[in-house]
Amino acid sequence: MKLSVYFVTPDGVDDALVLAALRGGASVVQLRDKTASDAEMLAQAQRLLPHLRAAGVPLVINDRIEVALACGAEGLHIGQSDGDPRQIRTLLGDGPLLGLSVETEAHVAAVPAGVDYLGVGPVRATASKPDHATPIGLDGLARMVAATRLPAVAIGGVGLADIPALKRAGCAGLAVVSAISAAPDPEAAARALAEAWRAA
Ligand SMILES: Cc1ncc(COP(=O)(O)OP(=O)(O)O)c(N)n1
Ligand SMILES: Cc1nc(C(=O)O)sc1CCOP(=O)(O)O
Ligand SMILES: [Mg+2]
Repeated sequence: MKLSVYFVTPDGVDDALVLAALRGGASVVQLRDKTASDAEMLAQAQRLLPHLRAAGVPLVINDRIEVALACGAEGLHIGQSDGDPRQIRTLLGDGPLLGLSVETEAHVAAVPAGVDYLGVGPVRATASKPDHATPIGLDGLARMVAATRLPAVAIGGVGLADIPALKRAGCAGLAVVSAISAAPDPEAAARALAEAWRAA
């Protein structure tokens, strides 16, 4: 999976925003909407999947294994409070990717087999996740990425200007909500991230 520009949707996301990110070159889309019902998220995933598949971009579902299984998503992303990754891997089966959030070096050391990639953060405080953990900064990020063999994406208050530092830290990509969703032109913002990642 190409994790370079990993778009995590904001609450209340509409299809047009995801399609704009896709046109711009997002390499992964995570459907994360804490306000949607399971049925609403499933319907949205089913509408988006043909577009994402045509572009070769995997769809990851945030938190909700039933939705991920029902729509046949390429992946599920869970956090430290979302259950035991080993049990979730068993329920998910071998096919879909499983992403896990890590917020401390102890979390990295405890990642079990069956996890495919890590979301490492928050790098900085962010309004996109009001209940975020203590920010780790770029130094903490680099230490955590160095401590794992799994591909890792940086998340939390990261954007275009961070790309050279994230690459130096060994990240496989950056995961963003607001750098795309709050941009005046989300497609252009996604394109700028994708181009900067390639160039760095
Ligand atoms: C790529 C990526 N990394 C981290 C997170 C955060 O997941 P989690 O800790 O489960 O928090 P919520 O997203 O559920 O609020 C993520 N979603 N994606
Ligand atoms: C969904 C999420 N998870 C985080 C974590 O640290 O685990 S931070 C975050 C939100 C990231 O939004 P933005 O790119 O707007 O800062
Ligand atoms: Mg979660």
